[in-house]
Amino acid sequence: MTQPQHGDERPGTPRLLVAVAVQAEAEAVLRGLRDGARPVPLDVGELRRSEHASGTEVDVLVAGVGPSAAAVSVAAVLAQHPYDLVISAGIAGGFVPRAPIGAIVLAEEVVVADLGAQTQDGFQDVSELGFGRIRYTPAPGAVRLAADALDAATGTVLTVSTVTGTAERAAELTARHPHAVAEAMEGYGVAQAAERYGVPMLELRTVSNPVGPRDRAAWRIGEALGALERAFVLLPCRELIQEISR
Ligand SMILES: O=C(O)c1cccc(C(=O)CC[C@H]2O[C@@H](n3cnc4c(=O)[nH]cnc43)[C@H](O)[C@@H]2O)c1
Repeated sequence: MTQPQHGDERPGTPRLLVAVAVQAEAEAVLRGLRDGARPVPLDVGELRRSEHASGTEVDVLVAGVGPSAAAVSVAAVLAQHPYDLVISAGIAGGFVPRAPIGAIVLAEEVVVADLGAQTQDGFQDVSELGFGRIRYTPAPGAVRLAADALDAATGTVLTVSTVTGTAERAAELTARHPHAVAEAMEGYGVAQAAERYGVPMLELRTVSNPVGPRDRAAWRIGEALGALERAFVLLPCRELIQEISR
């Protein structure tokens, strides 16, 4: 698909879109970039434009919570602006022991975990029902490059519309998705939008809480946001875009 040209982008400069759910995550990402983010107005809302130390232009979008908010917000931006890579980023629940609090996680697969039907024989996802797809697979070379640079755990990152709140649900998810390292609420929507516009996508998460019995007071959001900031300091953005464009 031909990339849209907006006119404000610097020709030849690698360009990255980072989609987060909430403002606090955007601030953490921006702290990991160079100072001086400037607003870029959109038809609805705005982007914050900054630069990574590698010389990559980075736009940060607060895309909202959940896969549908993320998909419509990201699609609206991709319709207006050209990018080399989209990253779905933010905090997440981690499957212990693979992804403890503070860990950085890179998705080898982005899988929607609760899109399907509850049947007499248990849950059937839309691919089993024959009318959809549950999985996006980011470029393995780029995942490896980023994971090595960040010392990140890799595996399946689930997209859920309901945060897991019981040990039984956590066990159900790990039985169905044995490579699950984390769950969050936006990756699948970002992946759908990115694929529609022909832009490669990664999902990068930092763990704020274990997936399991609900204990909101135990969420370590500050720790996870600190890890998110560090991840964007260390992320080899330019190399990643080169790897992904090969
Ligand atoms: O209250 C705050 O200060 C605050 C700061 C930053 C982020 C938040 C959120 O609530 C973000 C919601 C966002 O987090 C993801 N998330 C985090 N843990 C889980 C989980 O266990 N299961 C599913 N999603 C999780 C998710 O992507 C939400 O959009 C609050």
